[in-house]
Amino acid sequence: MTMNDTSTTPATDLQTRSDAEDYPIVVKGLHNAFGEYVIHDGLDLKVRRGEIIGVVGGSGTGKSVLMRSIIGLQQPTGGDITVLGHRMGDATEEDSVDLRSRWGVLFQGGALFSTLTVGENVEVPLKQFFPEISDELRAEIARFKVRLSGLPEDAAFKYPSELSGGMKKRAGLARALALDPELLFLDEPTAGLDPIGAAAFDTLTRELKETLGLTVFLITHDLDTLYAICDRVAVLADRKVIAVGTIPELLALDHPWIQEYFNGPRGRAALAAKDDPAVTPEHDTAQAVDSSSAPPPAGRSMDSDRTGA
Ligand SMILES: Nc1ncnc2c1ncn2[C@@H]1O[C@H](COP(=O)(O)OP(=O)(O)OP(=O)(O)O)[C@@H](O)[C@H]1O
Repeated sequence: MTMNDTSTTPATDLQTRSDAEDYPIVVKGLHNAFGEYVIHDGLDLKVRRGEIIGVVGGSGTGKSVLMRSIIGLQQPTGGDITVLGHRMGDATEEDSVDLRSRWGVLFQGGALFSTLTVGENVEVPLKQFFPEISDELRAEIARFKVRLSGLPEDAAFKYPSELSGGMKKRAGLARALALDPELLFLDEPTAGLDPIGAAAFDTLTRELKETLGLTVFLITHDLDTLYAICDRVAVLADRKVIAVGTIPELLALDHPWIQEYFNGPRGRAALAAKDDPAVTPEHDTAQAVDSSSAPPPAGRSMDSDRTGA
């Protein structure tokens, strides 16, 4: 914005713009219900630009419904959601297209098209939002995103059925990064990964956030992920975000679910692992995702469900 713009812009607009700059996601008074079943009631959350915010809560507390509401896949029954300065309810078709090109989403399970190669999967959003790009350039961008996600370049020519679970997650991540998004939504990205693959994925997420300047909204049950890479954690319970802060800030709260979650045996193990210098994750490699025969990083449990709750 130029100085001239500033001098002629009403104060309220400036406030909104500054909020959008500092908080790319603002949720106020969110209400979601399926029939009589109320999932959210007066839920508030502000996500800071450039942070990785972990979203936790017991099963069925509405973490995925919250994410779906933010990205416009779920029509809330009440409240306001503002993403990158656009109020979701008021967004025009043009705004929606603009917004969808500024975020990337990794759904649980990767949600890849099984009949397309990994490279072709990554090309889908490029084709949709930038049809003017030549076939050659589009394929080159897709191969770059595949490598950026820690996969070997030849993975671009493979079908999802030829990939391990960890590689599928990375392929989904490559597609989420296709449009150079500002916001990245990750729904349980380490669920189902072996401990080494999960640690490598955490490291990759942190590195991408830092190098690409992403803001990351990360739903997880994985306590190791929370300790390793999240700047703040939002806790969903009682149909609201009951607390948001760093883990030490949350630990200071006297809420039974928070205490049980972070101070239970798994929470203490994750904390011990974080404080152990031997545990710092190795630089991530595609191979590490599949190294199921190697021992897990210290502190990473071998439990198959990796659920911290
Ligand atoms: N389209 C829908 N129709 C009816 N109920 C739904 C719908 N989507 C979600 N729900 C219900 O809303 C509740 C919250 O679901 P959601 O998937 O957001 O939970 P979650 O916190 O992400 O759970 P988990 O940790 O188990 O993945 C659940 O009880 C779910 O059954």
